[in-house]
This record gives sequence, structure tokens and C-alpha cells, in this order.
Amino acid sequence: MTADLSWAAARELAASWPAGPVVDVPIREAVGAVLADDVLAPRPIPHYDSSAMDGWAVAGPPPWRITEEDVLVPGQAHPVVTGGAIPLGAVAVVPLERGVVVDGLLDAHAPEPGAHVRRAGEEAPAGAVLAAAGGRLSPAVVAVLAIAGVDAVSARRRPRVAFVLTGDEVDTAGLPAAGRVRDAFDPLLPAAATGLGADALPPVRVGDDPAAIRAATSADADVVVTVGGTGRSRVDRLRDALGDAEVLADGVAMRPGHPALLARLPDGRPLLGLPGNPLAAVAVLLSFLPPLLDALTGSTALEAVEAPVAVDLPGWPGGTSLVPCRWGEEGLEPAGAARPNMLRGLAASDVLAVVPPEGVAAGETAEVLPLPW
Ligand SMILES: Nc1nc2c(c(=O)[nH]1)N[C@H]1C(S)=C(S)[C@@H](COP(=O)(O)OP(=O)(O)OC[C@H]3O[C@@H](n4cnc5c(N)ncnc54)[C@H](O)[C@@H]3O)O[C@H]1N2
Ligand code: MOO
Repeated sequence: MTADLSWAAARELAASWPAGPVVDVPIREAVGAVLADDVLAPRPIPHYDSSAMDGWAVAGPPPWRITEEDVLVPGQAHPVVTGGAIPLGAVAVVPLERGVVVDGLLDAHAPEPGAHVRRAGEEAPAGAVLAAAGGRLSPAVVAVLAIAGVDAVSARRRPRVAFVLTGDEVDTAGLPAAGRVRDAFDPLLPAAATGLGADALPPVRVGDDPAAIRAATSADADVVVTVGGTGRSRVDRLRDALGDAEVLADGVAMRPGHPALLARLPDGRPLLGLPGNPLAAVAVLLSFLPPLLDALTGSTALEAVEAPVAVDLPGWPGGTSLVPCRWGEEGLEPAGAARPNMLRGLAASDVLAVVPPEGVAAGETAEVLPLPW
């Protein structure tokens, strides 16, 4: 067990998790999956010469005799529709509105060779890498694969994340009494996990009962995220609930979020423990779920994003600070309302700035974690 890892070391620990299984994923389920192998174009894209306009495919100079022949000789024209195959011998397409037909003879200005013709292979030759191994499949990339005629890919699926919400003091409706709070996580954490590239299961509420917490960790998910109960009080029962899990990080030198916990469940799956304070929970989720998801899926991690800051961001000597910031004209500005129990600063923010112990001076740049919504 390691206590108080640095923020960077805890991220590396998450990033070193073994990858999940590679499976054949049908293309209609592939958005968000991560490719295990490059996908190559099985043939040229597009795979045939086609018309970009409704009109006539023509061969040679005008006028052209309209024909239904599949092979044109100079002086012939063949009616075509947008996307339709053009006949052999055609060198250009004359759009409908540019031609006049009299007695089966088409007349128009002579088109430039190749006008309004989409040539086979002009988007990609056969064998071109359409999507590289390690890439998370966006809807647009999946559309490219579909266009290319690919039916399934060899990939790791979007990991499923289970959320286990502890806390006997949490209400889910109405105005809570003193000592009780309204739930902040239902609208927040599943959407954040989805935005980070996971499939989120509906959160399960287990109060502060260790047996219920432990039972909930057996959810059918690739990652278990618990919330609350990371403290040391008599009601903070996460450690009791972990049983035979191997605690890899019990505390991270970060603020907010220092009670963050990373453990390996007996079956090898990762458990990420978020502190109950809402901003702390989000800071921990955004710090460690992305490297875990990248590791589980074999995804190529994105480069760290740096952004200029508009005002001095003081550091915390004990470690890394995560500061909700919004974009101002000169760069990032702290959004305020950023105590660990508060959410209004986060709600007004665009990113979390990652501030090292020495702080970041106005005009310098800071690493940022984009907000996944
Ligand atoms: N003696 C110490 N006390 C505390 C320490 C410490 O080091 N020594 N650390 C503080 C820090 S930092 C944090 S963060 C919290 C960690 O608390 P837990 O993870 O044990 O979480 P809880 O005690 O269950 O709750 C903390 C806080 O969060 C609120 N909460 C919980 N669930 C929800 C929810 N679904 N929606 C909204 N708010 C929620 C809960 O009511 C508490 O206010 O410990 C500090 N204490
Ligand atoms: O995780 Mo705690 O929020 O640092 O207050």
C-alpha cells in the first residue's frame, strides 16, 4: 500500500492498469471502442467513378447524342444521377441545368475534363490506414469505416463504469433538513464518465453499510467508482468494505481530493474511491478515470493540454491543486466558489487547471483537464 502518492504518480499508476480483452465489435456498436489494429481500406474509396451532379455523362466535344449505352464513344451522352456510376469512356458530367436537349441531341458548353466526376480512389487508395490502432473511434471515423464496407473491427469496447454512492445522509428529492444533503452525483458523475469515453451504469445507493458497499462492487462493470466514505470517521466505511482488495493508493497529494483511493479488487478490476465532497469527487474522477480508461482500452493517451492563465494561480505546498477555471479574454481565470464542498465554481468553469506546488504566474501556462460535458 502506498500513502500520499503525488498526483502525477497516481495518474501513472492508473495508466499502468492491464488492458482488457480484444473482441470483434460490430460496426454499429463501435463508437467509443478503441482499435487493437489499424483498419485499412479494403479497396479504393470511393470504389467507382461517379457523378457529382444530376445530368449527363459525356464523351468528346458537344453536341452529344443521348444514349443508354454503358460504354461511350466521343459524341455520346448518358443520363446520370448524383452518385450514379458513370459509363466507361465518359470524361465529364454536364449538369441538367446547363444542357439543352433537342431531338435527342444534347448541347452545352464543352466541360473541363473531369468536371463533376468523382474518381474512384480520390478519397483514399486501397490499403490506406483509415483508423490507427489505439484510436478511440469517433462517430465520424466509424462512418468512414462503414463507407469503406467494414462490418466489424478488432477492438476493446468502451469500459462500463459502476457508481456506488455511499452516505446515509443523502436525500434525492426536496429540501433536506440540517445535517442532510441533496444528492449531487446522480446528474454529474455518469454524464462525466460518458463524456470521458465510458458507459456508465445507473448509480447504486448503498448508504454507509460496508456489506452493501462490498456487494455493490460486484456490479457487472470494468471499473467500480465509489463515492464518499473515504474518511476515517465511524461512518466512513469504504475501507471496511474493501475486504480483500489491494489498496494501491490511499491518499493522493492533491487538493481537493486528497482522500482519493485506488484499489485492485480481488478479481483484478480497478476500484476508484472518490471523496464525498462534490468538487473533490469531480477532481479525483477527472484525474484518474481518463488514464484508467486509456489503459483498459489500450488507447493512445492524448497529449496534455496547456493553456495560458490570466491571473496568478497560487500553489499548495503539499501537492497539486485542481482549480475550476473559465476562459477569459487573457486566458484562464479562477471561477471562484471552489471549496471542496461547493459546485458553483465548477458549474461556471470550462476546465480544471492543474496547479503545481509553486503556483502558476499570470502569463504562464498551466496544464488543464477539460470538463467532459
Ligand atoms: N478529520 C478529518 N476529516 C476530514 C478529512 C481529514 O483528512 N481528516 N478530510 C476531509 C476531506 S478533504 C474530504 S473530501 C472528506 C472526505 O469525506 P468522505 O469521502 O468520507 O465522504 P463523506 O464523509 O461520506 O462525505 C463528505 C461530504 O460529502 C457530502 N456528500 C456525500 N455524498 C454526497 C452526495 N451524493 N451529494 C452531495 N454531497 C454528498 C457529505 O454530505 C459530506 O458533506 O472528509 C473531510 N474530513
Ligand atoms: O477531498 Mo477534500 O475535498 O480535499 O476536501
